[in-house]
Amino acid sequence: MFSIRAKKRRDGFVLDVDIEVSAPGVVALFGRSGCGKTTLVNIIAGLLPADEAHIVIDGWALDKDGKSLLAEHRGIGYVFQDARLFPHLDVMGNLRYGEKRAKTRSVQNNENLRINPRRDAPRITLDVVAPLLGLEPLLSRRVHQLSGGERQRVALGRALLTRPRLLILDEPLASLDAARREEVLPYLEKLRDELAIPMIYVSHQFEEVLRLATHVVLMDKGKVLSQGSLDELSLHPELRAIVGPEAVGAVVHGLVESVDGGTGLANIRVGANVLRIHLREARAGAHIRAQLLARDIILATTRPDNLSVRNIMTGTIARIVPDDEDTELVYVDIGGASILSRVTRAASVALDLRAGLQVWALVKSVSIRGHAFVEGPARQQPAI
Ligand SMILES: Nc1ncnc2c1ncn2[C@@H]1O[C@H](COP(=O)(O)OP(=O)(O)OP(=O)(O)O)[C@@H](O)[C@H]1O
Repeated sequence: MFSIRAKKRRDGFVLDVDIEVSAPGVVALFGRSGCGKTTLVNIIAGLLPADEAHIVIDGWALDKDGKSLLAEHRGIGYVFQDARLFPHLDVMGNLRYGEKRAKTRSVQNNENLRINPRRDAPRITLDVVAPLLGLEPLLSRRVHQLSGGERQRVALGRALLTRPRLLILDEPLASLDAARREEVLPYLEKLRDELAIPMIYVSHQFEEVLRLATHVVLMDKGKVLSQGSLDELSLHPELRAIVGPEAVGAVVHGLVESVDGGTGLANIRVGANVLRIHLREARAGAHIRAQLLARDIILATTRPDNLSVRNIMTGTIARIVPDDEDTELVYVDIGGASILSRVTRAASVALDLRAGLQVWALVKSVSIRGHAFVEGPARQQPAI
């Protein structure tokens, strides 16, 4: 899908990255403040010259004969923290600006831009983008009459209408409060699931990465620490130092097998086990992603009975690593997926936990609520 090699020296800071992403979707650039995320996306967008760079998006190189393309010829849409809308135009005017840019570029490049890797993805026009982002009621509003979340949705729409090969979102929710972030996130999920435009999403909020990413690039001090699927990266030992011990937990993917009409619990196959979760939007056949926080997973060495907990998974301990002074992180293979449990060292010794031991991993449905999300077109319209 795309490959990015870039080097840049800025005062005491050195960016040196090599990123390869072969599948379409959302690539999250994740890392602490100051690790170089914005420097990197500015280089990709052509807003900052690199010392060395070779970037290829969907077979299209952003340099030719040793010269890098100007930002306006790159076919990259950019959404910043602040929406940067044109205040003298209404919402429709801002969106039309995006459309005009797409046409100019198409003529300049003398080509009919092919942007959607998925055959069934719709052509990006105002008629598609306005309902997708819930912009129809806002079209005649002026910029000062919009909330922060609405502004970001308009900025997204404008960027999409330039029909980019790649959409860069640099902390697009950072200036919003929690309620507004919740309002915009479902729209970003819809973009990922319905338009299939490659996106680079910069964030230092793991919750956003959990909701949106298909591929994660973990950055530290200008370097790529690790890159891979969200599931793989959720198990990375370095993540703890970035997200904090309470947010450590494996991300798993699952398939909704059925929803119990009586209890409202969805039965979700994850590896060799079935999780039961209350998930309002779940329909049979839908795919979900969920984070199982390490602090919420209880381990037992015999099959427990007569418990209120709805989820009892069987698995085998893969390895145990020290966590903090008194705790350990236990990696459990549950057949096709891995989960993490944080246990006290005292419990680990008492239960004689060790690699290869069969265990039962318990988690309450209510602990997963709020950490599980439906993926794909099966999701309902966001409620606004
Ligand atoms: N204009 C500049 N001149 C010199 N150094 C800069 C400049 N802008 C940023 N830097 C430095 O480059 C490094 C990377 O900054 P960058 O903004 O890319 O990080 P970031 O991961 O995006 O951080 P944040 O999440 O806070 O936005 C930092 O050490 C920063 O101080």
